[in-house]
Amino acid sequence: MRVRNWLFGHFRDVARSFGFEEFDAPVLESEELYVRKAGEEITTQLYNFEDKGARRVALRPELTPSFARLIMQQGKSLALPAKWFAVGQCWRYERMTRGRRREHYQWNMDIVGVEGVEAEAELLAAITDFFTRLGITSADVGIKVSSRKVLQAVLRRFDVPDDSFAPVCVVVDKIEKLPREKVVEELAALGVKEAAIDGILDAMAMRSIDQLESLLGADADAVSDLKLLFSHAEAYGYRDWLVFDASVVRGLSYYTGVVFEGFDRAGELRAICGGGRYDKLLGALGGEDRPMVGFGFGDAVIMELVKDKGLLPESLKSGNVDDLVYPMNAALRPAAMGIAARLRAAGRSVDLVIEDGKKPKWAFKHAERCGASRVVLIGEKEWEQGVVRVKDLATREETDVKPEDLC
Ligand SMILES: OCc1cccc(Br)n1
Repeated sequence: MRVRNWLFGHFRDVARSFGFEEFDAPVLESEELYVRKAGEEITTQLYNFEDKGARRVALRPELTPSFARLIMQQGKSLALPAKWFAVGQCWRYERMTRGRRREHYQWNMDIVGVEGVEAEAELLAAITDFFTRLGITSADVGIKVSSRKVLQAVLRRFDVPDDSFAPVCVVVDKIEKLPREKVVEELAALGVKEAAIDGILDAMAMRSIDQLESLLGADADAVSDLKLLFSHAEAYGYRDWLVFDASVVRGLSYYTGVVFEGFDRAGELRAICGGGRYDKLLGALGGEDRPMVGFGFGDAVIMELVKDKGLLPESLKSGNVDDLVYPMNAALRPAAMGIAARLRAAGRSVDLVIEDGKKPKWAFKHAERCGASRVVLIGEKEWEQGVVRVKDLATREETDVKPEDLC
């Protein structure tokens, strides 16, 4: 919990520094919120079941559909742009033999109502700020950026029907994970013709926006969007984190524009985070479309990176109590309770020793365990003189202090 609170504390500090409002949503939702036909892994692993009221329900595998549902419920009253964040537990049903977790926590930040890539630029700034707070640099981690409009333009060139777009994206997302022939096989199974498959794979191999421009032309949306986004990145100062990579399409079917994913440059870990623009999700859920952009940032891969790089603060090895209050005998316990109450009222975090028979040696050992900066000993002689003995654990200094001067 110390590690989780440290990590989530950074999630929340970044969200606050970007002026985002926190939301929450039920971990249990109607199954239909996640039923999508594009063959995404996240829907094939749905943790779903029938409840005692014969309702088809599911533990949420992601936060975005719940977010979209809440935005729809706000209707016209929602002031735009809306900038919301959440840190929520998400579930999937996996065979445990794969040794992967069935639950994780995910930080989400989403912006509703901004058509331009300025929304994506803000979210990428939040992600790079978060990494920086942890001590992770652009030498450790990069963010691959592209746009699904690249694939959309290529599919249109080869007359691939629009309703194949989402399933094709789900297959193309596996390009780095599957052998080429498997990707070709899955695209063919979607009815994509051989020439189109070659065109798709050639386009996905592009690694520069100049290449992209020569393929699609300077006035293509994908080109102008990405050029503007990279120039915004210069303005924020995080340009060196970004890498254009046309093969990035992300595995969620609802993305429609810019997409991005954080990766470790050593190439040892799965994607650290990911997100993108999804302008048609509200329509797909029965509402009125609004421009939306967001990302999800799970707590598992980032913790592998933090541990690999030794970035966990030493302070997490102990608790974060300020004072250990220790009566030297049971008769002095009421005095100790009064001292503890006074310190707590002043905002100090106090661990009061409430068991009899604890020796001073135990008290000092316990003080170290709970990270106390002071031990406040209530001794018979001192208490009769109206003082308590305070030991500063950093300087090892001991002083007698009147209760009213303790803080
Ligand atoms: O990243 C996909 C995902 C969804 C739910 C639970 C876990 Br663990 N992982």
